[in-house]
Amino acid sequence: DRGSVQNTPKSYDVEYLMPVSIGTPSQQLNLDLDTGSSDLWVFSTLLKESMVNGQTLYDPNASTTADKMEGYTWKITYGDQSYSSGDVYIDTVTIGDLTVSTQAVEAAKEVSEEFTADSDNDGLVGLGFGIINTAKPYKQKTFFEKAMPGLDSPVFTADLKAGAPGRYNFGYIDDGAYSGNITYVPVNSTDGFWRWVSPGFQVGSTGSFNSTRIHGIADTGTTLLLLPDGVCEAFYSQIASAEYEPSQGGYTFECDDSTIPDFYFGTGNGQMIRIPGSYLSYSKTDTGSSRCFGGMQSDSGVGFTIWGDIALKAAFVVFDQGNEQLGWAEK
Ligand SMILES: O=C(CCCl)NNC1=[NH+]CCN1
Repeated sequence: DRGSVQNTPKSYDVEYLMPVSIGTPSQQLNLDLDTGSSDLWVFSTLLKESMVNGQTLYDPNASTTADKMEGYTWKITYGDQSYSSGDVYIDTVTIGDLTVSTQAVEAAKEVSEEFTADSDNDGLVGLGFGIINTAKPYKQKTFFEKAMPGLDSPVFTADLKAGAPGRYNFGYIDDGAYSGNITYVPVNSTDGFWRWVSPGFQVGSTGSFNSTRIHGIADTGTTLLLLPDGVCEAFYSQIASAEYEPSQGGYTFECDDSTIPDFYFGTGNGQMIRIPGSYLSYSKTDTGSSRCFGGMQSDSGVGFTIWGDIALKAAFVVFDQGNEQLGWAEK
């Protein structure tokens, strides 16, 4: 079996949403596929009105296939301190023509203000490893873990694009979606993330390759590229107007600064992925400001390196859960 679904970026590529059908008759919600967490949770009719702001709500009572898991609850807090919590139902979930008939659907009873404010986002599909699912008394499998046994190949792929729709594929690799070869690197799933080691980085096409290993996670649910301080310093030292602005919470530079270099990260056996300098200017710091917030920021706040959407959209990425490895290709 296999599946394929389009993902659509929100403004500034802050997140990527995909249509998901839940229940019978099907209820379609727009969800954020998040490889940095492992709960599938949705805005629901169990929420207080004050926490809802335009989102589509899953109504388990309107689904003939919904079964409440009595006594089960869930509560999750993300790296950016946003959070949500609620009850657990079992229902049928379809993503891109791929159906899991008994998926744990976590219906929100409470969400933090970040989620309330994001009216386009109806919830998350966590595709990290099930070991960090937050359901109690027993943790639940992710959508991919439930689907995996029936798939042609135990992989899903992420093709995120800058300012344009891309695709998530399940169970197969679309050889037309990338160029050159896919370089595979081992994944350590002990802490539930897609954690891998980059052999190093290079700033600019003429820079030297810096063989300092970078341990981090591939996370579709994080917008920016969060790297060790030393790497950030090496990058921003090449941008004339760059400075670290604590008041803005990170590195900024003049938006019209033409010296923003490309950033290359190593994946293995000599391959590098090139992130165009244009991806590394994120957004104006304030309306009317001449300064822009950098797409690369320090990982010191979150405690480990996160290869977020800014890095992932420069590549075709294979999340190979069957072999616990990540595949990286240019495109
Ligand atoms: O929480 C994280 C970071 C994992 Cl260390 N990523 N996923 C996510 N989902 C919503 C905001 N961020």
